[in-house]
Amino acid sequence: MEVYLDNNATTMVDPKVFEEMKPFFIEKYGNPNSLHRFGAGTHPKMLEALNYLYEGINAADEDDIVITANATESINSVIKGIWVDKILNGDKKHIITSEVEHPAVTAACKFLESQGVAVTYLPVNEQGVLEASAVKEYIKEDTALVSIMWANNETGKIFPIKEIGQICKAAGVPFHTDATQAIGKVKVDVQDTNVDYLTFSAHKFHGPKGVGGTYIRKGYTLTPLLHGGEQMGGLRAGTVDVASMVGMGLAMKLATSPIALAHEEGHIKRLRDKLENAILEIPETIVIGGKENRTPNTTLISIRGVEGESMLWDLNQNGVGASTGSACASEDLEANPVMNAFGSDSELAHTGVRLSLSRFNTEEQIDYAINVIKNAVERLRGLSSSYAYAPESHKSAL
Ligand SMILES: Cc1ncc(COP(=O)(O)O)c(CN[C@@H](CS)C(=O)O)c1O
Repeated sequence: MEVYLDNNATTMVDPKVFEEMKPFFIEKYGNPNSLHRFGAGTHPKMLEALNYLYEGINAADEDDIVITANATESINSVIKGIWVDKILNGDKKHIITSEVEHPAVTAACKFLESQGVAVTYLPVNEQGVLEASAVKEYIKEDTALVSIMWANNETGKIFPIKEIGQICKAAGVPFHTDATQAIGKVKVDVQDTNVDYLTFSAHKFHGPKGVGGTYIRKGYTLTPLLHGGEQMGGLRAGTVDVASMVGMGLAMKLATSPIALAHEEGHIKRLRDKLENAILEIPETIVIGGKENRTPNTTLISIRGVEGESMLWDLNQNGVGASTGSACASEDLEANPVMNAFGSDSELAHTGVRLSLSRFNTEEQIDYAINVIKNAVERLRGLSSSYAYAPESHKSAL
């Protein structure tokens, strides 16, 4: 049996989405910017997709949604656009973000630091969540942007976006949230949360890889990251990947409907809890950050005495796909930075296993995965020359 439990890394394209995309490769293949029928033939479905995207995050008609290649491009377009507009060509000097953002945010902020921008990386508490009050404490007259993720990709922890949005609005500071791990898992509403910029990737909610979006509230501008043609009203040059845009639109509609979100909170959460609680029956296992206030599909579990990479190999040999943390950090054997941010010691920061479910996982698959994981832990602990059962040490070290 094969069981895919790495949906926070990427998801399978929903077959309905795939069907929706097909005509735009060999039938409606015109360039949407061409005036002839071959180009104009793409417009109805592109407009429909755009409407689905607006509905999915409750964007107002007068707001903008720019189609990009992925969340990484969208995040860079916001952070570097603010840099150009508010810092290079304005009187601002400072950006606020958190210690547990995705590398797309952190690396873009590190680049700005190399250009002389002051960046505050707010710490998280032992539950891995940032206190909204910390944003208020660090906002200054010269703060150009606050960028805080909606949900963490490794722990699933949900951040206080509504409160942070209120603080930023009161201070007159633009607020960006990286909603890549929130869309399709929890309700994302830009009107209710005072978000000014929001970024996402279709392949996180059963759309195709290689397409994403940037939400820009009316009245907020961004100097484009990419210059060239007049696509997206000049906000993002380059011929639009029509098939992927159409796929992303339908994926957004399917993933954010009230029924879909209820299914996440009900069935998916129940399967995640079943998987998690079965693993926690194994001695010296801990949910990193605790169980509260998480996306319903994610668990990051530390299994003392079991190196994360060894665990992944064992799982993979038995048909189970998982990760030790974000896929983009999976190549290096560094300790998990998110676990480090929680203050876990270096030994434990190598023991995390991330399991992330989707609507395509079944109860039978979860039962199989539980069995495979329990057998892997027993085998790997038996092979370990350094592991000795010491239950008290595990709890205190996280
Ligand atoms: C919160 C968050 N923000 C941005 C990205 C980047 O998405 P792209 O489509 O790769 O550009 C991701 C993708 N995180 C994957 C791959 S590193 C993970 O395994 O956790 C994310 O989780």
